[in-house]
Amino acid sequence: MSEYAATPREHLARQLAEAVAEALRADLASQARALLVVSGGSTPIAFFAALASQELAWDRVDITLADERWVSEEADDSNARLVREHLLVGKAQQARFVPLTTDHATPEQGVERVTERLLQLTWPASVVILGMGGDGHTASLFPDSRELDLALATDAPVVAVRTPSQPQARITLSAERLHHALRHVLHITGDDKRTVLGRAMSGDDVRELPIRAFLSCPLAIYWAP
Ligand SMILES: O=C(O)[C@H](O)[C@@H](O)[C@H](O)[C@H](O)COP(=O)(O)O
Repeated sequence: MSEYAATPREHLARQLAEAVAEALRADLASQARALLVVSGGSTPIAFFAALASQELAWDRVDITLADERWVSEEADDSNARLVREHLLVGKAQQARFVPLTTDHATPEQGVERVTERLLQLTWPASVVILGMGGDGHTASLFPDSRELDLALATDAPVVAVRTPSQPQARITLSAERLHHALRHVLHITGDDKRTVLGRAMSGDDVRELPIRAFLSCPLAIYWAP
């Protein structure tokens, strides 16, 4: 498809990919390795494809997730699977992916192993890319997560979360760990999310709309209709 035929969402994905690649290149000029934290869901797919074709020293890039469902990597709703299929392709195949799941039966049992993995990475991350749901959640910081207060307050890197509105148990980077980055991006599309973001910006209660925990990171907002 020519550049002029691309949709606003495709343009947005390409612009975000260029900005993230530039950030990684800049950090790799002075660091041995650089860390990229991405979100799952449907929004990032076009961005992953655009980023995968960027020229950079991918063999010095680590990629992990903001959060994950506690499912096998083969499951349709696995964020790891999404990353492997859409981002770890082409030039980006050489990046090292660090998943947030283990063979343990529950995320509570897996937290320690995942913590060890994450602490070996290069912090602060170069870029943390957040998504957002219609309920104002980001990563797996949902308004109805039982562990929301813990995930907002702890200095542990990851938290196992149980969320009545969600079918699966999850594991999420804590707010503190998600803050531990040189750059933060919110990547969202559609009028509904723009409305939610507007609400988030006009109030302070983080438990009501957890995205509020990141509004002053500063946060670069990539939005398209
Ligand atoms: O689903 C996930 O893995 C993430 O936990 C979640 O925070 C996501 O970024 C938002 O739910 C937006 O998802 P969509 O892009 O599918 O709207």
